Amino acid sequence: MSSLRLQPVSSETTTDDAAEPVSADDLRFEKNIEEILGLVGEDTSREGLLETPRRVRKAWREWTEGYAMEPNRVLKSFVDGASDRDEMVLVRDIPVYSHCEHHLAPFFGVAHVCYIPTGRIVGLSKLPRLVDIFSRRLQVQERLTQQIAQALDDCLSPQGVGVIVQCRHLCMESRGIRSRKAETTTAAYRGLLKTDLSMRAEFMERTR
Ligand SMILES: Nc1nc2c(ncn2[C@@H]2O[C@H](COP(=O)(O)OP(=O)(O)OP(=O)(O)O)[C@@H](O)[C@H]2O)c(=O)[nH]1
Ligand SMILES: [Zn+2]
Repeated sequence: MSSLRLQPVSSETTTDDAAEPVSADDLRFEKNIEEILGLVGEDTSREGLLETPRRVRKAWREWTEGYAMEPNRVLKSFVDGASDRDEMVLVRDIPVYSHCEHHLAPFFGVAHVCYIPTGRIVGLSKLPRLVDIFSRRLQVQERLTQQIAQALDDCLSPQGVGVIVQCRHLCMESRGIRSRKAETTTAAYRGLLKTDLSMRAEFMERTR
């Protein structure tokens, strides 16, 4: 398989020391990490680095597991007659951990996600799950923000959706421009949150 994306464990697997199934792609991934370690000037036989390719492979599996997740399988909605008013449901300060697609550097912060139901609501935990699905991929913050809003709009057909994401990008802080602690804010709106400025103001007020 030539795709660089870590594949789910395939049938052609062997087993490593920790009795964990390891596919041919896993081994290829680890070999590449070992090569990078050598290229940055490290001694790859150094004891502290022996397990590093395996650890990095497992870490990247977690950091990219969003590719295998479907928003509409997570966002199971249910009818709630009382939720038909113009009441905003808001979950704020949802942790975001993602990686920028330009440098593979972490960016992290919070997301505030709100929607105005049209009779159907979702379990509150599904909103952080939705954020996770799109964060655990290679991203730019703008697309992450839009994808969260669009998925909520598609799955729930609510009266409105608002998403604000605030993140620090390590590619901007630890290298390049070295802009320490610069924070980037992005927003995406659908329905009433786009057209009704008082509704949007309420959302922004409640995320402050
Ligand atoms: N719009 C956007 N840009 C991002 C994001 N994450 C990283 N970047 C930017 O991606 C850009 C890549 O620019 P390039 O000029 O191709 O790469 P570079 O030479 O490494 O850029 P510098 O970081 O300026 O050194 C940089 O300006 C980063 O700040 C993001 O989420 N959204
Ligand atoms: Zn970057």
